[in-house]
Amino acid sequence: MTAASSATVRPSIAITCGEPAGIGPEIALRAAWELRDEINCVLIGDAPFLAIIADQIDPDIALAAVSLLAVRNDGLPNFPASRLVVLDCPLAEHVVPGKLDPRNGRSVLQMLDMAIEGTRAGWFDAMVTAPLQKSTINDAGVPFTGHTEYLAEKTAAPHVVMMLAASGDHPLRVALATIHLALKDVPAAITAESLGQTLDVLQHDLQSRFGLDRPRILVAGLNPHAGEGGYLGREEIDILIPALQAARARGINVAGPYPADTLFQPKYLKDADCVLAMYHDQGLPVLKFASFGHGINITLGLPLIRTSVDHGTALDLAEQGVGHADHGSMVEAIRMAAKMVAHSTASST
Ligand SMILES: NC(=O)c1ccc[n+]([C@@H]2O[C@H](COP(=O)([O-])OP(=O)(O)OC[C@H]3O[C@@H](n4cnc5c(N)ncnc54)[C@H](O)[C@@H]3O)[C@@H](O)[C@H]2O)c1
Ligand SMILES: N[C@H](C(=O)O)[C@H](O)COP(=O)(O)O
Repeated sequence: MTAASSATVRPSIAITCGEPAGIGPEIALRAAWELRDEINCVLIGDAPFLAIIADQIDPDIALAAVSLLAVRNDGLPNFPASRLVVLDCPLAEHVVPGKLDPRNGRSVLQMLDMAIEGTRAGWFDAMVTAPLQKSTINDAGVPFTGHTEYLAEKTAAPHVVMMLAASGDHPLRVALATIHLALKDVPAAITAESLGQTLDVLQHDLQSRFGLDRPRILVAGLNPHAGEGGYLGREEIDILIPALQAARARGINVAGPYPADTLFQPKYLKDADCVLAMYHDQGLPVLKFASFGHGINITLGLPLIRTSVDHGTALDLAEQGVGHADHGSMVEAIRMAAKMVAHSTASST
């Protein structure tokens, strides 16, 4: 039984606070406090540090710290909405806002491990992540490219897809065929097999997590003008078109490949549920231009629900103290996770 289905109560959602020197702790606290009457946000981070930030934001914010051991033994405590639960994940070192310290890098990963454990164990219905600094995790000695890849590895998910979405009733959604990959490695990573898996995951999760009956997916080409008939690259002819034909034969409602530069216009988007871009900086700038500060990053293909913000650690803002960061994307990410919980519960009953 999931946390939310145990009673008609607020869903419980784990929020990892991310890089402590960035804006993650502030936006997590602000969003959790704002949504407290509808969602039980359990913050995962260093409890004494979060208490200091909470006090700077609003002295009325009341926190209740619990240890991982206590939750493992007794489950999540049942506090009223007027108190935010903090699952304590101690940092190794004192935090200076805006200044990265690799000695805290492993604690940031422990936050993720706690959220994964708790979501899989049913303490939480979903997990939402505040931004972390990928370079600091690497500087801490752990090879790391992103939450998406880390979650895939930790949950043994065979194929995951990064999708960013704007908010709203008919939101722009952009998924990626490759994720955090150096541009020079992108063409070789796009194979008929990987594209087929990406389309299968998209179709499956747009149905089961978003309640879309027959999602329509538009696919961007890799090369300028989708290869210009082979004169500007052959990947469309050799890989994309056959992969799309095979996906159609499996019942997926997919069209393309379209030239990426002209695909993002209302004429095409009005009937689409998702655009599949070939690489990170083909798709994400469009989404972030349309909705930066209110977009949501969603990992598809996982055995759990995970959403995140559309921005990074904003060290420049954290350095100035609390009160400069917009927590709108965090609010949307938490709301989206709650909606996905509701859709998933409905589609499994
Ligand atoms: N979900 C995540 O964990 C996530 C997402 C994106 C980037 N990152 C990481 O964040 C680090 C910094 O990345 P970056 O500098 O490219 O991007 P960034 O999003 O941190 O900052 C880009 C610009 O946007 C502004 N900005 C970002 N968030 C804001 C907010 N909530 N309110 C107001 N302004 C905001 C910043 O001040 C900065 O000017 C990198 O290590 C990157 O990998 C993490
Ligand atoms: N690619 C994301 C973005 O630009 O918003 C970001 O790096 C976060 O990725 P993860 O969720 O995998 O950490």
